[in-house]
Amino acid sequence: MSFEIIVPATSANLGPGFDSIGIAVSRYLKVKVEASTASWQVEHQLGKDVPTDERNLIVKTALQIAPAIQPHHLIVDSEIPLARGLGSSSSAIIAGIELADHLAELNLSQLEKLQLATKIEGHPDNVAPAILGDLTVSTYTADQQVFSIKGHFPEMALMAFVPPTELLTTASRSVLPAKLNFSTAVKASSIGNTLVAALFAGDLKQAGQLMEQDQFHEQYRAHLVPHLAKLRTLGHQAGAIATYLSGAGPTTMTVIDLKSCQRFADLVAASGLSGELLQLKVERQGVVIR
Ligand SMILES: Nc1ncnc2c1ncn2[C@@H]1O[C@H](COP(=O)(O)OP(=O)(O)O)[C@@H](O)[C@H]1O
Ligand SMILES: N[C@@H](CCOP(=O)(O)O)C(=O)O
Repeated sequence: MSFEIIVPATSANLGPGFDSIGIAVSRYLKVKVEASTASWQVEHQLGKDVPTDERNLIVKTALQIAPAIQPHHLIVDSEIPLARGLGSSSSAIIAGIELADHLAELNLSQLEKLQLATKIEGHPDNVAPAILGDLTVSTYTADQQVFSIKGHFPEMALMAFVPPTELLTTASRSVLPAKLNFSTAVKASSIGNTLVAALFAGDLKQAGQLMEQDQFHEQYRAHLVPHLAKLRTLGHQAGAIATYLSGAGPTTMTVIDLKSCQRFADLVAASGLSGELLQLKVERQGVVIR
């Protein structure tokens, strides 16, 4: 019996929520699980660098969890651009966990899936909203336990500016400092804490101001994503509540009222920046199986 796994894209950090806050957004990875075969076959349009056999991240993840599952023919249809900061690897990992769960009849709970996914991805900010949907605030403790709380992100448009070039998360993490001094860490975490409080209180005005005051990562990545400062200025001109670096970049996310989207799009078009502007919304639901 064939089935389909549908996983949303995700946008992590929201500024100061580094490795912790994330939202699910309206782009999807769809994996159709067809007949069993002699060896794994993954049909996709993602380019020659993405394997079509058991080395594919979806299959590799599934085999890590359930090594004895029978190979199948998978048809992958992805709307999530690779290595752009919209959580493509997390979506592939979640698809792999669902694949293992169904083929091996593991009956994993959401918390067990989140635990496995975080261990594989290394941080929970993308995998949590990909599983739970909407807004999530999570942490991965030193003893490898995940805690995650789901909230409601306000009904705003999300304008993702996706540059044409890839930026691997590993490359974008390699420019981050190994340590922060105590007073910077205190300031940075107080900004993140207050952002979470503002989001859960539905105070968009304060949330927007705090989203633009990250002190954990954006300044260290600025040279990799020079368009961020420009898009933030254009966002202010269009009346956006905030623009932040989506995940590890290079995509930037502008949180804006629906009625101001066209003005923002016109400003971006006139700016000469090269990239695609996607109008997204928050996806309230996490991964689904059909
Ligand atoms: N659908 C997929 N199937 C297989 N591998 C994938 C898929 N999506 C992403 N990947 C792998 O994840 C890599 C991108 O991961 P990463 O650098 O973390 O960027 P992103 O911000 O998109 O998650 C791709 O280069 C590819 O190796
Ligand atoms: N917190 C991580 C998030 C990476 O997200 P991705 O969508 O770029 O994979 C980071 O900022 O490195």
